[in-house]
Amino acid sequence: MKSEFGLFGLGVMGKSLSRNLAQKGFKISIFNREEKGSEEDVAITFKDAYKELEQAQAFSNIEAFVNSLQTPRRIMLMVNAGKVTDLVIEDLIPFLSDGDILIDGGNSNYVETKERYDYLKSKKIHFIGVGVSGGEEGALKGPSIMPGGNKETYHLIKPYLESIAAKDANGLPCCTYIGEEGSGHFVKMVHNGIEYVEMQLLAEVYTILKIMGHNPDEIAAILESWKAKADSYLLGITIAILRKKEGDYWLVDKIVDKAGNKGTGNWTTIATAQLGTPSTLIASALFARYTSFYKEERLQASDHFNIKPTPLELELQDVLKAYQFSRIMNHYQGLKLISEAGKTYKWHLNLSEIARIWTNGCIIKSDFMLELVSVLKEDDNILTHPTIINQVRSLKPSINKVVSQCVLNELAIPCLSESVNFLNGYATANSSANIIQAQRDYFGAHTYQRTDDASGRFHHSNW
Ligand SMILES: O=C(O)[C@H](O)[C@@H](O)[C@H](O)[C@H](O)COP(=O)(O)O
Repeated sequence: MKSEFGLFGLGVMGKSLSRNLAQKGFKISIFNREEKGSEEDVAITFKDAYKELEQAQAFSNIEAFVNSLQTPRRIMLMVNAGKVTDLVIEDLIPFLSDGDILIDGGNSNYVETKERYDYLKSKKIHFIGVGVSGGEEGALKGPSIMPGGNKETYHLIKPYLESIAAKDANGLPCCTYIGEEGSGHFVKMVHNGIEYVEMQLLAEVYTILKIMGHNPDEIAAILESWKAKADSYLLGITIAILRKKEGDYWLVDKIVDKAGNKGTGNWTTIATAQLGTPSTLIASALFARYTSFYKEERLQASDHFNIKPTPLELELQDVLKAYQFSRIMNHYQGLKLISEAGKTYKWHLNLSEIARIWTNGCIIKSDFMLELVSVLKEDDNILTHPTIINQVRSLKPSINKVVSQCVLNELAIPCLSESVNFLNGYATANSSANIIQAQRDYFGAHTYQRTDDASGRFHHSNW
């Protein structure tokens, strides 16, 4: 019997999604290339390792894999983003028929997704770019899924994606049609941008609590006590990470402080600059990773500039409130970027629905996200919502205290400090941008608008 769904690429996510699909009772075919120099057939070995894959068909030959599928074929690619995705598509095309559907579930760049969509359309092949979040465990037990592309095509794959997806508090799938073109991958990219900041904020909190004299176990206990006010998946894993020991040592103290990245934070920063939206926290989190990579230079600079952070006098409550404040600014900036992209690319995005599918299965799932689902029903801009405004007002004194104390004690807290800088600027009615306009007009005759000219006409002065 022909399979109804094909999974191409049995890496970490591909394996978990295959098992998830099979556990939901779907008849699937799985494919993986043979590894050079290895006799082992990866797909067959994997199939034989799991009971739920008994009915699955396993292949290392592309033609046989494609022919094992019902038409129109539904093939989900779980391969590395970029060139590999294009090479795989070229390998598949000769065996595909008009109306077949290729689904890219990798962390692909949304611009490339649009290009692949148009290219395959010219070959009568449908293409859907799907953001999948949740890591290895999420993909197996239920990820958050962000599909973008043609809506009619989405309906041909909806039953598969919605049944493997995580379920929200009302039992609804954390999978929803995002919009046209690369909108699904764009929303996943920004999900990762928000993820970068959430991770950086927890790293900065760890730094502060460490300088306050707490060891990893004590920091874990403090974060545990924050669950009542600020629970999230990332808070939970950070607690587990801090408690992980190797013999008498905490594993975290053995990990080299050089943060890697695979590109989505970089793309988000490029997109936010191109779309003219100030996602300053995402940029700060990305650049904090880049700075961490200069380990040798940092060791030198620490001597040259004698940056020796000193113990901090802070209330734990203030550190918690500072963390909560920055998380609000992080989510505001990420959602603002998505809202602006939706307008610019005419994707008609539903931000409340996007927050809903981020309430479970994904890396940034949190209690705050649950709150945002209803807040975003009223306005795309969460900083205009009375509940959020009151929260920000009550948390602000703490972030002011924490950031100023940290700066005075020479602690690097790029995201905590940027979050208060951002709101101070965002909430300043009369900013200093008039100076920028004057300087631009002085050296480049770039003109400026005047407060005493309601027409909004641009003026130039002979300085
Ligand atoms: O939502 C997810 O499941 C993760 O975000 C996933 O996509 C992946 O782990 C990131 O791409 C890691 O990104 P970096 O390697 O850039 O940290």
